[in-house]
Amino acid sequence: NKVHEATGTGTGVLGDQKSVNTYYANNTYYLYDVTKPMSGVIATYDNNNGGQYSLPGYYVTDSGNTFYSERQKAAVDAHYYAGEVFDFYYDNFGRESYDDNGSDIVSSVHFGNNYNNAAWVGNQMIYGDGDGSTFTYLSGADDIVAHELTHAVTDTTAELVYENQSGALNESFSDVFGYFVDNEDWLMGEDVYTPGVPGDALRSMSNPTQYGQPAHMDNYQNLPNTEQGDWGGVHTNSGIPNKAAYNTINAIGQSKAEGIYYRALTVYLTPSSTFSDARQALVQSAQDLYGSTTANSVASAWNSVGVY
Ligand SMILES: O=C(NO)[C@]12CC[C@H](CC1)C2
Ligand SMILES: [Zn+2]
Repeated sequence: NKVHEATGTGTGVLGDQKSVNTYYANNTYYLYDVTKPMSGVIATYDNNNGGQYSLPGYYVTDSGNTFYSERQKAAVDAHYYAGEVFDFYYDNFGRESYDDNGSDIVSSVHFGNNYNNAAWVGNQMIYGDGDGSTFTYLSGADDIVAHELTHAVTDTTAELVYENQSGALNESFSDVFGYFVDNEDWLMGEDVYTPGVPGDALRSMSNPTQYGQPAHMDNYQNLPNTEQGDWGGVHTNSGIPNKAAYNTINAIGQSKAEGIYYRALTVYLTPSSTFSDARQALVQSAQDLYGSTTANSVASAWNSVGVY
């Protein structure tokens, strides 16, 4: 692969310039990264505004190794931020890709039409373009990319069932690792959310109620476990564990918090874990790694949101 490795340059969704790891073959360059310490690759595709049946789509290529076009922006960021999230998990925990088995990290941008969403679909990530009002290209936010790739980590570790409390934990762990990767604020999705409205976000971990999420167990929303009910409100009730995470990180610092969240996710949590189980898993992880003072801080962080 060495002979094929190249470094290209591209423009991201927000108009920022960045280097991208590319692959040279047949007189063209691909958004295809073979540089990471894993057996797999990071490959980014253009789904050509198709749906799930046309995945992954087409390789993103450029004959000059310069990815400056409007259509290439979403791919540049999906590719670059996927590499950033790989690095986060590898450098901090020695995890080789989302499954710790070196699987390819595949992303498809331009999924669907004006699709205001992004997802991990079991074997790859997909990113919509947004409708230009609610969202712009969703891969333009590194916290969203980290959020989606963390769904893949969760699916290969705790396998938290995507409904009710375990589903809200699934969502929260994705937001928490999104914070760890993009820790400049406590907001989620702000870089691509309502491009015409400055300063707002999809969610806030420090103040969940600002965007309609509960921040305490007293306000847990018992929504129906249906698609319309967002599977028991997984994107609503995640505000409670998100607030506990905000409390925890402020109490013990980001570095220790990274250690306990990763240990809880990979060692203690199970598919049906509840909020109380998560509190116990994080307290135990804190005890294991850093001792009782840290463990007590974590317990208090969860007590403050009404979870014991
Ligand atoms: O939380 C989510 N998915 O589970 C997202 C985050 C950005 C897109 C909109 C909502 C996907
Ligand atoms: Zn999610």
